[in-house]
Order: sequence, then C-alpha cells, then structure tokens
Amino acid sequence: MEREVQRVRQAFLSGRSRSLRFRLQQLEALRRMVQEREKDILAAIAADLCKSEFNAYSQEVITVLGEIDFMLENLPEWVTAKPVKKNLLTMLDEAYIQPQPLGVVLIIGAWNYPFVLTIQPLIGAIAAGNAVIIKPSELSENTAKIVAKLLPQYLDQDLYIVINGGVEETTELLKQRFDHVFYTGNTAVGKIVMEAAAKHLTPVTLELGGKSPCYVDKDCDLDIVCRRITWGKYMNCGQTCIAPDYILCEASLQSQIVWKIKETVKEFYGENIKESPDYDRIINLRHFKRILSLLEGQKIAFGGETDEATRYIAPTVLTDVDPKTKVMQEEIFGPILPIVPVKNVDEAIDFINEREKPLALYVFSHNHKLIKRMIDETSSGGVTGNDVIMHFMLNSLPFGGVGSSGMGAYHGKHSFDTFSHQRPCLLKSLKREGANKLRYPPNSQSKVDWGKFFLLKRFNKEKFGLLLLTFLGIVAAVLVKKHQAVLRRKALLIFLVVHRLRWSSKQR
Ligand SMILES: NC(=O)c1ccc[n+]([C@@H]2O[C@H](COP(=O)([O-])OP(=O)(O)OC[C@H]3O[C@@H](n4cnc5c(N)ncnc54)[C@H](O)[C@@H]3O)[C@@H](O)[C@H]2O)c1
Ligand SMILES: CCCCCCC=O
Repeated sequence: MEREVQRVRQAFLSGRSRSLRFRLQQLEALRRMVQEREKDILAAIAADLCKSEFNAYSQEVITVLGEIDFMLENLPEWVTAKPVKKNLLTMLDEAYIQPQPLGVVLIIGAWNYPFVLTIQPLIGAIAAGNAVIIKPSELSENTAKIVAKLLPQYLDQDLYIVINGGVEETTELLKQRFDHVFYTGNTAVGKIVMEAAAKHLTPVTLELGGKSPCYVDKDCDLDIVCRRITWGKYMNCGQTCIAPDYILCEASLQSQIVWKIKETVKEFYGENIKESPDYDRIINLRHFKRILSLLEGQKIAFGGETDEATRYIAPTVLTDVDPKTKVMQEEIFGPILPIVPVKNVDEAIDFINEREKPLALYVFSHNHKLIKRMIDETSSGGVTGNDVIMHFMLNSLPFGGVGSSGMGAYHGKHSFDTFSHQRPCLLKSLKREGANKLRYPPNSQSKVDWGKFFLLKRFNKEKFGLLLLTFLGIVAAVLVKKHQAVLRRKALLIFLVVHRLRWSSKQR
C-alpha cells in the first residue's frame, strides 16, 4: 500500500497534473470513458443494486456527464489567479489568490450510488490538479471492478489509481499520508476516517448521513406533495443519503398522506411492484435484516411485504410512530416511511432541533414565509422547499452535511475549491525601503502612529500635516511611476532643446 501511495506521489511531484491543458485532457478522457463504456458501467450498477439501465443512467451517469461538462466549461476561469483588494501599505504591490492542487487525494466511495459517488469527487480532484487514489465500496463490487478496469485505460495510470478492498485494505490505506481525504459513508466510519487523517493533520471532507425530516404543512397540494415524496423516498429502494427519512405533519393530514402515497406507488410501480423494472433491491442481506428489524412493533399503514431471496422490501408507510422507537433512532436507508404527528410547525421545528443535524431538510407548503421560517430556525446540510432530493442536482449549490451529517462540500466549483489550496500571494518590490523601515525595530510612538495611519487609516491630529504630506508624496510617486515614460521623454526633449540653444549661442 505504501509503495502504491508513493508511486502516486512521485507522479504528482512530476508536476504534470498541474497544467490546465493536462487537466482538461484528462476530464475529456474521462467523459470518453463514460460514453464509450456506458453499457459496461450500467451493467455493473444494475448487477450491484438490481437496477434498470434507465434508472442507473438517470441517477448516476447523467450527473457524472453534467459535472464533467460543467468543469470543462468553467475550469479555465477558475484556475486563474484572482487579484484582491489592497491597503495603503501594499498599494504598489501585486496581491492575488492562486488556487493550487493539494497533492495526493484519497477518495473513499459508498455503495448506494457507487458510480457517481466515486467519480464525481474524482472529477473535482482532477480539475483542481491533484493525483488521486480511489477506494470504491466493496459492497458494490461490480461497479468497483469496472471502475478499476476502465480508469487506467483512459486516464494517466500513475496519477489516478484504484485500490479495491474492504475494511482491512481501507484501514491500511488510511495509515498513509494524504493531502486530503474525501469520504462518503456512514457517520461511525466517518469518525474512524477523521481520526486516521488527524495523525497526519490531513484535512477531510466527510459526506455522511442522518435522518432527513420532511415537514408537510396543511396549506399544501397533497397530490403533488405525495408524488414528490414517493419518488424521493422509494428511489433506489430508499437507499439514498438525502431520502426523506420521515414525515412530520399534523395528525389530521396523516390518513390523506397515506392514501395518496399508496396511490402514487401504484401509479409508479404498478399493482405488482416486484415485477416493476423501476423498483430496486436492498444491497445485501445484512441491510435487509437491519431494515426489517425497524418494523417491529410498528403500525404498518401499507406495504411491509418482503422477500429475503431477492432482498425485496415493498414501499412501506408507518403511522403514529413513537419518536422513541428504533425506526426513529437511526437512519432508515430503506423503503420505510414513518409519519410522526406533530401539533404544528413550532413543534416540528423543536423536533428537528432536538436531534442531530440532518443531511437534508424538506418543507412542503404554499406559505413561502413558513418555508423561510423553517430554514431560519433549523440547521441541515441542505434544504429543498416543496420538493425532495433536487438540491443534489444543481451543481452551483454546495452539497454536504453539517454537524453529524458531515463536513465540507462538493459539486461544481465547490469541488474545485474543496480540492484546491487558495494560496495567498503578495509580491513586493525590493525598493521603497523607506516605508518598510517603519515596521523594523526599534519601535516608537511615531512608528505606531504610522502603522495606525497605514493599516487603520487613523490620524494623529498633530501629525496630520506630516501624514498628509507623506500621502501626497506617495500619490506623486505613483503618478511619476505611472507616467515615467512620458516624463522621461519630456525631460529628454527639454535637455535637447537646452543643449541646442547653448550650442546655437556658442556658434553665434
Ligand atoms: N453524504 C453523502 O453524500 C452520502 C452518500 C451516500 C451515502 N451516505 C451515507 O452513507 C451511509 C451508507 O453507506 P455505508 O457506510 O453503508 O457505505 P459503505 O459500507 O460502502 O462504506 C463506505 C466506505 O467506507 C469504507 N469502510 C467501511 N468500514 C470501514 C472501516 N471500519 N474503516 C475504514 N473504512 C471503512 C468502505 O470500504 C467504503 O468504501 C448512509 O449513512 C448514507 O446516508 C452519504
Ligand atoms: C439521484 C441521485 C441522488 C444521489 C444522492 C446521493 C446520496 O446517496
């Protein structure tokens, strides 16, 4: 493992990942890979999650292609140095921020969207000029294999490598020194990753999970609300980090919501859900059993049918759920939707604030003020009002958690920033030492007054005249510097005229 990381570091130190041209080439090659090998990629995702090719394409491949296009379009602008505002002390100097790559980045992916959750961070890391080691999730083994097979066929083989393996390999990998670790997965492992990274003082981005609440106000079009919730909850069989985990609503809405979600499930997946190509399966038996255990003691309004052999769990809704029960203590990450009745929006806000900060928050209401209030009075990684999931799709929005749902963010420019160091650069001249002497010892009241003037723009009245004079001197110096060429030409002209006149008078 050490040797592998060393090889990638050497490739980074060669400097070839840094040029804009190289980054664009690699991103274009990655796009070619996705387009030319689309069938293989879709087949691998399908094998891991019993997913149709349509679903795999629209949930994963589209996002990857969109992200590459966005990077290619904007990268030339992002990589350029950005001049910054200057103060009186630096007005004659050059000051700018230069984004630079961090170095060798480790990306640890999760299994639930196994392609997009490893390739989208990779796009950001390449765009920022880094070398990358990718560790896909071992649970989605088909996608892990295809990623390991295809990337070396299209990308630089020493700068971007895939290491496959489980807990043992990841533990070993995490002992190495990286310049950034980007982890997607559960919160418990997030702590392990952060602890390992801390040993090298390596910064981390943690894309974690949590229970994302969904508040449904009574001032709503429930048909539309329930269609949107049904789509976001049962997509990928509920195995979505930002799926609405549970519904909070007034008790009077409960039965209507149950009825409308049930009708929508029929509309989406037909009478025989098991036969629907649009309904996926649970990743493995461990998760299947974990999800089933959440149903114990609950009132099932509809759904609840299961098939262990195919890891099928029907879209399920639970009503009158007691917040103290197991289903409300951990992230569900499956197709079970509890409804927890609350008295009003105040109680919903308190309910959310009494728990860990979620990855997403959803609020449905015609009342815009109510949505704004929920946003102002709660905290979560991201928010979508009157819909679910959709903030993930807009790459101008940073995607990430807060508190126990994660730290840091990515997507679009936010990925570029995550994988870059914003290097502050100040370029001074070795001239103008007079002004610089003010900061050298021995110190004095007069030097402090100068400091106040330059940095705080505060004047000592007695010395105001002197300061004004100095300021005018600086302005004059700036003007002289700016018009140096013109002045030099004028002086030369005067010199020539004077000499000519003296020469003429001598002749006479
Ligand atoms: N915020 C996001 O973008 C996002 C996206 C997807 C999933 N998630 C969250 O991830 C969770 C589901 O994923 P998961 O954790 O089951 O995925 P997982 O089991 O695939 O684990 C994620 C990664 O961690 C590694 N790993 C597992 N145990 C480890 C250990 N002990 N030490 C070091 N590495 C280890 C795995 O090899 C894998 O690459 C959910 O909580 C979900 O909300 C978050
Ligand atoms: C439709 C794509 C959603 C991806 C969400 C990522 C977290 O699981």
